[in-house]
Amino acid sequence: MRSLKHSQTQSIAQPPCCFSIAKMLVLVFLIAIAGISFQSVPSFNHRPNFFIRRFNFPGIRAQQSEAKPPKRGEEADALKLKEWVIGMLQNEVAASQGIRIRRRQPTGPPSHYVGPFEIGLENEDKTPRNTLEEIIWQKDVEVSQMKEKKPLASLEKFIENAAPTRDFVGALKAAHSRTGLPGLIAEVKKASPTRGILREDFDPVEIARAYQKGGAACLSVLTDEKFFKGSFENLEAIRSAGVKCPLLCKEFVIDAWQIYYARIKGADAILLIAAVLPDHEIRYMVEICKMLGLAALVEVHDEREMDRVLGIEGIELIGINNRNLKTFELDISNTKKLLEGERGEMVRQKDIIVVGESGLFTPDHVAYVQEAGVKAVLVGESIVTQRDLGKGITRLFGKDISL
Ligand SMILES: O=C(O)c1ccccc1NCC(=O)[C@H](O)[C@H](O)COP(=O)(O)O
Repeated sequence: MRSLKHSQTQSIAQPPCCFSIAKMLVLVFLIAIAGISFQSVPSFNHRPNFFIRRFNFPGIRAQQSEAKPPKRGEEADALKLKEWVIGMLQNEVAASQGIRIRRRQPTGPPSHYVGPFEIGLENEDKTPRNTLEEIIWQKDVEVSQMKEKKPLASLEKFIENAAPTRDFVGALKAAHSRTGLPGLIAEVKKASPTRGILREDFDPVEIARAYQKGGAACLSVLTDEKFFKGSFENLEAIRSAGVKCPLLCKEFVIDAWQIYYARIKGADAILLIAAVLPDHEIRYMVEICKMLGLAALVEVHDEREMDRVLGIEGIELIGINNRNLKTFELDISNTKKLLEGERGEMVRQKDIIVVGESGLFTPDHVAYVQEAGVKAVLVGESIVTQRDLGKGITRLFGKDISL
């Protein structure tokens, strides 16, 4: 019995063209027997090993099956198989773009009977590699539950009646011209996985009002509950309270459904993370944002993500995150590094607004990222932890920006 050892690390580094011939042949075989219909299967991203019993294929674990193929649940089995094949293809595409975050936690080994063959999936690496991957796996579970409760079709009537969105990019540009400083996106952030609770007396509406009064151009509202203690209720409450600043829904988007939901809950902009989403999904989601009147803040962490995003048409806002996704260390020189040379030139040519994100605590930090080329900053911890939020903003910029 031989098993196909499919190392995550190796395959992540390989482009799709490096699929071994054996794997490709098996994939073609599986696609044929599963009768793939790409449109009918939801997005699914995991990278299991696989085995086929009663089928001797080089590099694949093969075994004579004693049991008779069950008749019950064949459709469900076929669907799982289709999902897996699609997930594998999606992973290959994502891996070819350097994306290491797997979209979904690998699950148990479903088996599938096709005629005399028993085909099973076998997963090895079920532990998240880092906090972002853990967040994404959790999000995958949450989103599928929410989609079941509120299918996309049921959101459409709310979208038709939703109030118009406010101009997020325009507000940042206006603040920049008014103050000569980067426009502030102030984050309504109760907690984070790295720092725990940041503010005990957390009243999202009061915080939002204080930020607006203190001169924030826009607000960022964390909606993730498990890791950031945020919520869509916070977003909705801030919007309903008459706060004028345009609102960024700070979510971990893995499914277009979340964009529709954010729009209904009062968002004017939404975050798309390039470390999670391959190019085609960013393109698709940016189009959906445009259709819904939302701005898309596309976040990058390194040169590769920056190059990918600069290659996508129609992007108006790029966020450079100074937080290392693996170590969570903050290094504001990341913003400078990603805006040097040709990249900075492209940003200027395309008239993209760059937002410096994370780890900004002092006027020197703000001046440093402004010098690097940002026209906006996204700040959470350094202001949300201050007792007087307005003074916190003044301290961050070294002057009162509300005037
Ligand atoms: O804030 C975190 O610890 C964090 C951990 C894992 C993924 C994302 C995380 N933060 C999201 C953000 O982008 C920040 O909340 C935002 O940039 C503000 O950062 P800061 O000013 O450092 O609070």
